[in-house]
Amino acid sequence: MRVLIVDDEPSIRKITGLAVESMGHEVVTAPNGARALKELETESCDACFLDVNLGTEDGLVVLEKLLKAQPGLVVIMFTAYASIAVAVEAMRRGAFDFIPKPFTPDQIRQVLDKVGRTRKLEQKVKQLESQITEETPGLDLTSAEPAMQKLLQIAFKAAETPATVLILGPSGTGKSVLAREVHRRSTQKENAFITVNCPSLSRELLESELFGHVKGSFTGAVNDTMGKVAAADGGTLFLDEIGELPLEIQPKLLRLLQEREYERVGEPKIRKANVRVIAATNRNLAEEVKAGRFREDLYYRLNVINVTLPGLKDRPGDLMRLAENYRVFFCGRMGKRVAEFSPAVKEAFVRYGWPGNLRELRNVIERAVILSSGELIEPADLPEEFSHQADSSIAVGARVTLDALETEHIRRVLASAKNLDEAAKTLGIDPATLYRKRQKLGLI
Ligand SMILES: Nc1ncnc2c1ncn2[C@@H]1O[C@H](COP(=O)(O)OP(=O)(O)OP(=O)(O)O)[C@@H](O)[C@H]1O
Repeated sequence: MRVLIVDDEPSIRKITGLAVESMGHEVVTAPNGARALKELETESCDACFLDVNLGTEDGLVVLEKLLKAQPGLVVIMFTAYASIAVAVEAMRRGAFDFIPKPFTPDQIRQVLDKVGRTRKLEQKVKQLESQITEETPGLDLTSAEPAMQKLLQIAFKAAETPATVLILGPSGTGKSVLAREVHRRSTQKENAFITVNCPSLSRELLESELFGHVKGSFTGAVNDTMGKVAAADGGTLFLDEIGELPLEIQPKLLRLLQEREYERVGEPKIRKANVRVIAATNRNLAEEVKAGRFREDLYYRLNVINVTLPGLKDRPGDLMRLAENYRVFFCGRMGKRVAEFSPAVKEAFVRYGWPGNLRELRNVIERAVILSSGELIEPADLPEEFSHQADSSIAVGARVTLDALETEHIRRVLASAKNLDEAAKTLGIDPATLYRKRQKLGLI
């Protein structure tokens, strides 16, 4: 940890500094509030020891300034026995703990251990929270396909370095899952893995979500926030759907990648963050650059190591193993005993194009396990797309009616989309229209 010691007495700074350094931490010291703030400006700290009586300055006022400069900073107050009431007040204002003077190195060790434990717990909670929302059945990051094996090897090798990794591939191929695995195999695996979903917010909100903002910087900014870059400091920042990052934010991300610097919205102060960036997209970024929607310099900066996940239809050697894993998982979750896929289902799986890739496979099997009434999963337990798949004659340019083409196109887009809204967006129609068309065309 980087630890800041703020005390007007040189001897206290020295003794505390020696104790903290002997515990393997980095030390910076400051004799007053102004110098302490300067230190935080240069680089953020993990913890700070602050004297309540800083000569002519009030330690409580300095405490507030430090917390404003770095929200969430862990501050431990040094206090004389006589000023315990002040220490209690400091805790009320956001201090983490206090140590009465005179103190022993052991007290410093104990409090720093407590800071370390709290940080670990906070990060663990964050990680677990995002894992729960994913609800992932046993992930299988192996492959029988040589191309996929090679790609996984590259990704896992890159994981051990701080290199930026760009994960490309169609929707549902497992880009987010691979990003998390790269983090899990990295040296910063104990620290946070923070995801930012680039298209989910307006430009203003996305900028604030990434870099944080100060109170009053825009309508609705009622508090100071740190942003996800700060939350990922020391860990990994996963930028999902990077191809949709608005052009206005792109230079700010480039600066973070190149200089490790950023500014919160509404605050012209340079902050530092040491984050490992992983980005993913299902767009062709090189095409986006050509079309002027993505900055070339950012593209090259992100594209240090890139891997392209193949669609499920290009992984025939993995298909049935993945399907089996899902079957076992969903049977367990639903307390059902569905022993196997029937031969006809296996055949249908191999023939099918899987436009929605692993996501679609998961959904198809979850549904089939729910619907199956015997020991086998039968073709009747599969969605309608599977009975239509033989109809490959419906293609653009084929001698078919516009209606047939429309039905087939909507069916395929629905099968590969996460939800109705996403499908409507792809089709360029509003969700209510898609809902009506789906009913009219019997695509439920
Ligand atoms: N290796 C794997 N083993 C089992 N399931 C997986 C694996 N990789 C991904 N999945 C499952 O496939 C689904 C899609 O994965 P993920 O969200 O990572 O894909 P994606 O490529 O990021 O999709 P999108 O581009 O739409 O965001 C999830 O339900 C995930 O649990």
